[in-house]
Amino acid sequence: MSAKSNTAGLDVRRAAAQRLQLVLTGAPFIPFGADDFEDGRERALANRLVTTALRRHGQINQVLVSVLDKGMPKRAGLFEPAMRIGIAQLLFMPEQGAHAALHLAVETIKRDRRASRFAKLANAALRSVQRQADDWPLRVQDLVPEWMFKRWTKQYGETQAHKMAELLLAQPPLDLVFKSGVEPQTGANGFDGLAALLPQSFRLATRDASVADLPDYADGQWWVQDLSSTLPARLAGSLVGKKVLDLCAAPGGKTAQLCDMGGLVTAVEIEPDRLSRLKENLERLNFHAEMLEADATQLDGLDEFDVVMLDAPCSATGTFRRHPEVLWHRKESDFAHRAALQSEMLGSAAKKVAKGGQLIYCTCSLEPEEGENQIEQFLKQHSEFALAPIKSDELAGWAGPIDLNGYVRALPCVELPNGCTGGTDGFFAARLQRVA
Ligand SMILES: C[S@@+](CC[C@H](N)C(=O)[O-])C[C@H]1O[C@@H](n2cnc3c(N)ncnc32)[C@H](O)[C@@H]1O
Repeated sequence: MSAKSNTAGLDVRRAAAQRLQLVLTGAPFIPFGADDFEDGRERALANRLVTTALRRHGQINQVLVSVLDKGMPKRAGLFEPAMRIGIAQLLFMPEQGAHAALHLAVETIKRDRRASRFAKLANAALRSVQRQADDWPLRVQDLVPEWMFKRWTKQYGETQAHKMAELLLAQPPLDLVFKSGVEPQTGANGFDGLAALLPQSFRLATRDASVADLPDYADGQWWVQDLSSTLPARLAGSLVGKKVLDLCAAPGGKTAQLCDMGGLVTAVEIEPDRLSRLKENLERLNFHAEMLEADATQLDGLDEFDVVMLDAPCSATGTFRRHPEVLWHRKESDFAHRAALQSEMLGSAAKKVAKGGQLIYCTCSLEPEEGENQIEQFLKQHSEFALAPIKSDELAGWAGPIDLNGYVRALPCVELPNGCTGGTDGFFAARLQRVA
């Protein structure tokens, strides 16, 4: 970090407050890397401070309301993020020590030009939090915005809504997909604590090492992909020798699966930077696909395909375990807007499916507007397509994420194969067949 301060731990708190500030203004959280902190322990602490503040964002809101009588001061620079980091430590990271948490939060505020005039207020408010540290009524439903918790309850029932919110309390595990025919190495130089989820999908018990330091990374034997995100490609069946169109492809988890399954893949992505990442990822894995920088709503020049996969851009509310900020960045009115684009993309994708071929539509969203409603509307307008319901034997007998209509509706709290814990991303997928 630039301009090191001489107070132990202050640089880490200031950097964490600055990063959290960006997230509070609408940016996604980008974890600190080696460029930010050379020291691995400092880096890990800075990331933990921000992620704890984000996971507990809703509960911290309640605490802030209670200790700031006049509300959050306006135009106060790092005041709000430093307070959030301070409260996160006082209530949820007690091992950091209450005195240090309080002192470093107030110091961060004192050293920020806009925030400094509120240092006394911060001190008094944080002391109040500390005094009542064991008495805050921390409710699980407060982890999620009220409107969203109501939505989850309406859609999936209160028990499921609670279970989903609870997943915010822990760091999500890391899932890996191994190339077909590759057995993960365990033992001295291999993986430690790898649990089997579904064929080729495994869950790492701990994620202390960075991804690139895990065994066989450079050899391209596996890639990172959350379990539920692997489900859509599994629905395509055998792809050997088949032409596959992968729309909205970067960073390429599904592209990798489709290549691994033997498909002749054309991958389409609109964002040049993301397309470059897709290329790098496939190169590391030694997979080959034709890659096009193009808009999935403008596919006129392309032929028809046996399988078209549309992993449409969406609200990503299903990824809240890994990206808690999505819960706070979304508004209920966002869903209709995104649904209109998804519907346009579905129409465009449908034109590229050969007769008898499959269209697989998926989103990492928990919202019916981006899932079930989308498919119902599509089928009303496209009599040349029929729903091809998904069966549990296609997912190695795992029935948990399949609903009564034959859609994949994976809830983050779904019971996982082999008793694994840690949840999964929320995902929706439907398989449609072109029948005329
Ligand atoms: C949900 S992500 C896809 C994840 C990817 N399929 C995977 O498995 O790794 C959605 C992607 O769609 C891309 N995208 C958004 N609008 C697009 C469009 N009109 N045409 C093509 N790609 C688009 C985004 O840049 C983003 O990379």
